[in-house]
Amino acid sequence: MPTTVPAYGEEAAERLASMADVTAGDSALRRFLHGLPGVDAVGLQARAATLGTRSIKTTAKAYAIDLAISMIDLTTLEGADTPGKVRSLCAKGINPDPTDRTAPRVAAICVYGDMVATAKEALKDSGIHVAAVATAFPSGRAALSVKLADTREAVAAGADEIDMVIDRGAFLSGRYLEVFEEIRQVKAACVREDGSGTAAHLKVIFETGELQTYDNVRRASWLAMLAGADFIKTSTGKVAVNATPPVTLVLLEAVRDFRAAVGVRVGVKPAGGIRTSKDAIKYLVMVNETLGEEWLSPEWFRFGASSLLNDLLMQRQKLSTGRYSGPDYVTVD
Ligand SMILES: O=C[C@H](O)COP(=O)(O)O
Repeated sequence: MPTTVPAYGEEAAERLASMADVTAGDSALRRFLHGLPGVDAVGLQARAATLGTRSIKTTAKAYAIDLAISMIDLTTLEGADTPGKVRSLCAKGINPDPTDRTAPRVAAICVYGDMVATAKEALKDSGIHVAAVATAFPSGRAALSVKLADTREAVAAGADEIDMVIDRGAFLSGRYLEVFEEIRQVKAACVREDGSGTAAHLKVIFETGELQTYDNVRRASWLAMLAGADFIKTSTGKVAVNATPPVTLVLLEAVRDFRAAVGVRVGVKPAGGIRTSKDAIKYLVMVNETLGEEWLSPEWFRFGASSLLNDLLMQRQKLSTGRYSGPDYVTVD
């Protein structure tokens, strides 16, 4: 794993030595973000494709399947969500395979803010986190005061993690400082007001399918990390193009370079459209090759997914019994 990148050299690394300088004003931030090296799209896609063809041994496959389960943010983000549906999802997250108690638990249950209390109560002391989407998810179109209130309410209800969306309109118009400040303020709103001094972890969603270029995805990654994101996340799952291997690779490389330049470690969450064990394993290979084993844990890598768990459970059972179960083995969400 490379440890001494960034490829953009001494000059950018020096600028990063003082984060305050980089983010002191609109023009400084723009200069920095536009000074990042451009993404070679052909090379990126080739790297992502090559990593996707790596085969892994059966023993490694069993390990990878369990690791992937433990990294899932099991998600329901529908207008029709009910407390009952959220409770069943929590029960599934705690005990994914009722016929096999060795199946690991998921990392988090991801819901809209109004479902946080229900999820919190259902998960009790299972150790599974509650992640709430916030800041006018999925569009991100609301006044900042509304976004901050949305965040504070979810945190007060017990959310362990906040998944915020950036204002893509502001970003695409080049209003980077505005996006930066918004992330900073949402991060401040993640601090619990119970005197504990703790804060919900902040994941920043870019909606990469709307960002038009890989260069923009790289800029958004740096912008969010400079503003204090604990995780950077590809997508909401609500637009036509969600997580893809190349776009996730841009995030992973930005995290690698940010760590090398600034010394701060950030997690990555591809989300939306990841449905098969095969795809999940490709992502894990990519994480291992780009960031190394250190990132192969739910603390640093998550899958945002509503149906991936079912396929992982089917493949897990196939590996241990040699056959697939009937269609009623997994619950249909
Ligand atoms: O963050 C998670 C996504 O909303 C889930 O998307 P999915 O239903 O395509 O798995």
